[in-house]
Amino acid sequence: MTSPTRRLNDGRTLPAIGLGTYGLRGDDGVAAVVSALAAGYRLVDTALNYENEREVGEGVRASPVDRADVAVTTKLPGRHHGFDATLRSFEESLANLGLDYVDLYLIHWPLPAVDKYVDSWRAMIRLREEGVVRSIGVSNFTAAHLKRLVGETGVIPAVNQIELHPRFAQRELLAVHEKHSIVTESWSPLGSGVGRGTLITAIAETHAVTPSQVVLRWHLQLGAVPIPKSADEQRQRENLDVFRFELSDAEVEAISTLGSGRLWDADPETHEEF
Ligand SMILES: NC(=O)C1=CN([C@@H]2O[C@H](COP(=O)(O)OP(=O)(O)OC[C@H]3O[C@@H](n4cnc5c(N)ncnc54)[C@H](OP(=O)(O)O)[C@@H]3O)[C@@H](O)[C@H]2O)C=CC1
Ligand SMILES: O=C(O)C(=O)[C@@H](O)[C@H](O)C(=O)CO
Repeated sequence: MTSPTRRLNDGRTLPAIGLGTYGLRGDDGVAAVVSALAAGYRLVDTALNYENEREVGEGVRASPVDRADVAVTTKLPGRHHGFDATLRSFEESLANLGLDYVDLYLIHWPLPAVDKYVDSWRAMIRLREEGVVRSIGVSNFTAAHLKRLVGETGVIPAVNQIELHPRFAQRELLAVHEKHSIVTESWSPLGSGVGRGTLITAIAETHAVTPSQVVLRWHLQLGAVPIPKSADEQRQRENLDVFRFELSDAEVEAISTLGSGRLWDADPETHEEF
């Protein structure tokens, strides 16, 4: 099956689930993108810093799926913040991908200490106006960073890609996203094996699905777009097969209150990404 879509605040749409690609490199990386598209994924997430844009672009071009039907996302790295540097970085990403446009371009981290994310955002608005980027968004932005972007440019990001998994449910930020019609994308959606805990295993047994499927279904019912990474064709298919069962409100709530915090302490206020 092909994944359903969510509506963005810029009038475009985004598939409801995507393939994360961090660590997918070389021929195996290309093959993983091709197998995901064959399975029905229509959203692929990369970044200049993953050093696999070439593999992602090659996978998209090698797949029999029409390029126009695939939402390719990439991200601006910290060392390229600033107006002109962002425009140059985008050219580099486009050349790596071997594509003539990108569907979604994100600022990877806000880097508040560098204080150039508003300049980068203005460059991204320019790229969208030029048509080489279809939708623009951010990643790892807090409510305060979002407020500043909108206050200074009047342009609301279509997406904020954030750490979101059962250990870190981010309720306050999700409420801010809802208020501004910003679609939440969830990174590390499987929460590093959190699905193997007792509660989620029990819920999985109730629905005759796997713990990973329960966790991904939880994201969907929160209104978020999870981007699970898998190099394995079978697990890619498993992760996409989450549209034929529904969690109860009580199950969603129980998973949301598991808690315990961030996976690797990457606080957007202080995280220094190069
Ligand atoms: N914006 C940002 O700052 C960040 C963005 N990201 C993005 O989010 C994506 C996803 O996050 P990531 O950190 O990769 O973590 P995920 O939550 O996607 O987990 C990936 C791990 O889970 C395994 N896995 C996948 N599916 C299953 C399954 N059904 N059952 C058991 N194990 C499974 C994978 O192994 P295997 O491959 O062997 O299946 C891999 O080890 C990244 O790839 C990247 O695109 C990630 C971190 C930060
Ligand atoms: O997006 C990812 O997968 C990351 O790990 C990023 O957080 C990024 O590559 C980074 O911050 C490295 O320090």
